[in-house]
Amino acid sequence: MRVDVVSIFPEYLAPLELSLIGKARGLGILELQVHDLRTWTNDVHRTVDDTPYGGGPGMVMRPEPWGRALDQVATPESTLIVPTPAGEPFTQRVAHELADLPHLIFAPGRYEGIDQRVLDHAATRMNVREVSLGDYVLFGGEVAVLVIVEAITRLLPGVLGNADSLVEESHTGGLLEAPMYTKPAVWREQPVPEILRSGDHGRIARWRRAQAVLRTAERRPDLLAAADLDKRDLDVLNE
Ligand SMILES: Oc1ccccc1-c1ccno1
Repeated sequence: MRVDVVSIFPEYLAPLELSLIGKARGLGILELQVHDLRTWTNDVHRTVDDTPYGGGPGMVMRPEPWGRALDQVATPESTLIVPTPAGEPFTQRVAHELADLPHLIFAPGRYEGIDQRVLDHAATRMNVREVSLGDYVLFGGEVAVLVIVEAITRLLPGVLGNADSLVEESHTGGLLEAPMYTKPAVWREQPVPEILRSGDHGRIARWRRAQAVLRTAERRPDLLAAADLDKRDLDVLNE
């Protein structure tokens, strides 16, 4: 997968050189380049924003630099990802969808956002997806890019050493993951649930599934409707 990020704060994306994302880049699983939007300005002040038509507070990112940036970076197989509070919810399902694509271009906006014509023009030549991390407002989209790139990269084949890690995690199968424990067996007078030390893998799997169902029902009942619950799950909920 190739990823390009265009930002007025390219240094914000430095963490993409670290940890597993850095490993994925080193292994050639992920090709990633960060660009400074001001590269595509053509005035002495390297202007990227201006006041909004129609009035209102703040500034809007001008279309010209973005247009020239996308002209250079985009290919026919590109998908433009625009983090925005007004976007579709970014979920694990969306992460899987994006992880299957060949080329992502991220356009993290600042100020009051990017001139809408940038997105509308891009949509005439590539897929455009506006995505939101949640119902809150950030200073800009760079933090969202870090989150989205990490969520996608860990899904790429070869990045996680143990593919099983992808099986039991939260939101796999639509449920939150069960509580996890490690040594010591007792910590501050709190024992690890006995079943997890029984060695009975069938019982352990059933216990974890039950815990996932109960935790999801308690914290995210909205997920239950789409979860693939079986009779045993329903019995757990009705206990
Ligand atoms: O609040 C934002 C500002 C700029 C770009 C994205 C966001 C955002 C907020 C929630 N998800 O994305």
